[in-house]
Amino acid sequence: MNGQTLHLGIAGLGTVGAGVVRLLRENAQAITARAGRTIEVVAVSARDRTRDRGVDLAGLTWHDDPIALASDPKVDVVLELIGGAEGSARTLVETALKAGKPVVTANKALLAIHGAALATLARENNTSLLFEASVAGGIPAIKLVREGLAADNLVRVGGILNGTCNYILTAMRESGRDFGDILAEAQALGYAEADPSTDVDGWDAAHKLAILAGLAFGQPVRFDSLHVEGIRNIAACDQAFAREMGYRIKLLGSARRDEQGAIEASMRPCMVPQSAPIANVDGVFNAVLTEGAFSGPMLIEGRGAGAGPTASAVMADVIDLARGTALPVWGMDPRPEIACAPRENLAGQYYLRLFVQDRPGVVADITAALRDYGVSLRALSQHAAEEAGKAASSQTVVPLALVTHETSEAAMLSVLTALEPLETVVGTPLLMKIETV
Ligand SMILES: NC(=O)C1=CN([C@@H]2O[C@H](COP(=O)(O)OP(=O)(O)OC[C@H]3O[C@@H](n4cnc5c(N)ncnc54)[C@H](O)[C@@H]3O)[C@@H](O)[C@H]2O)C=CC1
Ligand SMILES: N[C@@H](CC=O)C(=O)O
Ligand code: NA
Repeated sequence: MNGQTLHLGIAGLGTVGAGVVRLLRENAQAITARAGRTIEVVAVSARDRTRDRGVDLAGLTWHDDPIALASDPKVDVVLELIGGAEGSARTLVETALKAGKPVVTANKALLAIHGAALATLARENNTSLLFEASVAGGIPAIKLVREGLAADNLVRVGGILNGTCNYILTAMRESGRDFGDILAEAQALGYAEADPSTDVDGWDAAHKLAILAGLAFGQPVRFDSLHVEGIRNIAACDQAFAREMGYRIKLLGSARRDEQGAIEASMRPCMVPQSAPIANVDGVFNAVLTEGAFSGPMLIEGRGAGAGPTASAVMADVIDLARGTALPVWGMDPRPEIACAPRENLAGQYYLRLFVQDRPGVVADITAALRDYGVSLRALSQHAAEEAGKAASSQTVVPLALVTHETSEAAMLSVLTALEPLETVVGTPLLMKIETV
């Protein structure tokens, strides 16, 4: 391929696909200079041929079936920008790799769930699978872990990995607005997944964490063994409690490896101290954190979603291919998948918010449950009914939040079970880990 023009076939012309076409045209000179050769789109595939995407597709071959890109002799590299762990996206990537064609994708769901098998396929067919855009949009997160920290012994990787959730949590905190309105805004800005529950229920960020952990620890982690929680249960009162207690709420991923090689990994809303650098990563921005035995702690921040940042990451991979760079998919030869340790093994300080009936004895019942499981209380706060948006009455329900000293997650789960039968505790409790980051 070297010296000659590199020809791209793009499947998916949504936010990211159209963004790639635009970036390649607007920044062609710099890209050619860095790639050492011209890069051109020659073929595309999407669902709707007539849709105006704000980019001129004249002269490009249109394939109704994206899989045809894998066998189109004009296409040197396939860009899979459709999305989804199954269906056309998966079939296209597998078909292209089997045909020995390099693939660049932004598809974190595909990589997190089928990454181990795809790596084997790429190796067997002596070709490349690159996915910088799949984690943290424009931040070079994959390159950081796979190449920049290749000589280190990483013990932790994680961060804020979903732009939509961070945008929603930031806007809720700043404006007190409702979740639903803000989600619609994030969708209009092109941040959200086709099915936004993938974002708000934590799955998208968990896919990214699994990819980072696989690269960091040299071994794909079994996706279904991660502990995953989304942000749907975060209420306005949690933002108020967090402010009052000196914290901010972030959907935070953390994967840690201990000396025996066991991996703990979770993606969940957490409380972080207001003064921590990661607490101030707001809006669509993501932050990737690493901790290495040699490099120490590191945090890099940037836009985690949207057309420009994601297209920039896709094209960085294409430039690597144009230069002839070849790397194993997971940074080293494939090793078997590993399951994460159960969440009960985690430990730390916890925030627990309950909605309780405002009557004598409620706090005693709750502290009894904490005592029974050896959990020590650090702080407790109850907000008045007015703040909870409820009129005072004999059945008034108020939010009550407590923060514990260091304890085990197993103990906190037992406390939740003990609180379940209490008729004074209403609705679903919210348990968040406090991360010092
Ligand atoms: N939007 C963002 O900020 C980011 C998105 N990604 C990932 O990039 C990929 C694409 O995302 P978006 O551009 O946001 O999605 P989108 O929904 O805007 O675009 C998807 C495109 O795929 C096409 N498509 C769907 N099914 C198809 C099929 N069977 N055959 C041919 N084309 C088909 C649609 O017509 C559309 O053009 C996904 O894997 C997503 O997770 C990654 C990082 C950031
Ligand atoms: N929906 C994702 C898009 C980027 O990966 C997000 O909001 O982060
Ligand atoms: Na990236």
